[in-house]
Amino acid sequence: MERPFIFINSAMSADGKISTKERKQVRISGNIDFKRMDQLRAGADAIMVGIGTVMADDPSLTVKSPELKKQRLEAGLDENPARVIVDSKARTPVDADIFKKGEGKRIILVSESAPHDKVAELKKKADVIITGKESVDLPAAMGQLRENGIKRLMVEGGATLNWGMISNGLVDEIYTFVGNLIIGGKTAPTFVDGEGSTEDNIIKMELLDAEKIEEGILLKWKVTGK
Ligand SMILES: NC(=O)c1ccc[n+]([C@@H]2O[C@H](COP(=O)([O-])OP(=O)(O)OC[C@H]3O[C@@H](n4cnc5c(N)ncnc54)[C@H](O)[C@@H]3O)[C@@H](O)[C@H]2O)c1
Ligand SMILES: Nc1nc(=O)c(N)c(NC[C@H](O)[C@H](O)[C@H](O)COP(=O)(O)O)[nH]1
Repeated sequence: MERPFIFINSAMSADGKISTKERKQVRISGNIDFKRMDQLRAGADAIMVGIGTVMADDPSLTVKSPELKKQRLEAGLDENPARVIVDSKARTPVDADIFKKGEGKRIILVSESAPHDKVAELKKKADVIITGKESVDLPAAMGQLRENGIKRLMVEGGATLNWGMISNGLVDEIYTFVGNLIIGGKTAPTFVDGEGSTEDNIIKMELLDAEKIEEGILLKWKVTGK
């Protein structure tokens, strides 16, 4: 099945963490990198995060720049890309910022194990796509997003979803901003958590670019596979 072009954009500490051991958000990007993220969002058809990120950060995933929103409206688009949550058990809070802030489509990906009453609640605020038995069937879900007209999908994490997407061969490019800080902590989320590879299925990449931005470095990778 056809799928969108999919890239991950994330920020991590110099020791590879994306938040603290309490899963508290850390401002890793500087202003210039946040502006770059905003431009990537504005150029995407959809932005996707896992439910763990929604529960930890309550992100709005909206485009911030008025100029970029204006350009989207002038191109006949919603001011914000579609916002997609990967949420097997339909745990997304109905008062989440993703529903409260900004215009645009919301899509919740749930699995067949999601409680029917929760799904019915979310259907009042979003389009709900049901795939997979216990957890969302990511390849099938990506095919359905493509059928919904999403050609360019930006994934913003978190750690577990990044593993789910990469290990299913669903990621074309990865942009990581490596910030000038150390978070540490054995249990702090890293850029990619999940089950992890064994020595014979390590995911290989090609370096596309490395650019110093303020006190950090932006690395751009093309995922070439196992
Ligand atoms: N620094 C950054 O750029 C950045 C970006 C996003 C999130 N974060 C941080 O990451 C943390 C959240 O990461 P996380 O790993 O806890 O949660 P996550 O956001 O990766 O969500 C994972 C959840 O998605 C759901 N899911 C459903 N189907 C799935 C599948 N097939 N594969 C994988 N997941 C599936 C599951 O419920 C799973 O627990 C937070 O602390 C947040 O602050 C940091
Ligand atoms: N690129 C990036 N740099 C960071 O320093 C950081 N902490 C995040 N974190 C991931 C996630 O993108 C944030 O939780 C949202 O960016 C919250 O902001 P919004 O309400 O979505 O604008 N992302």
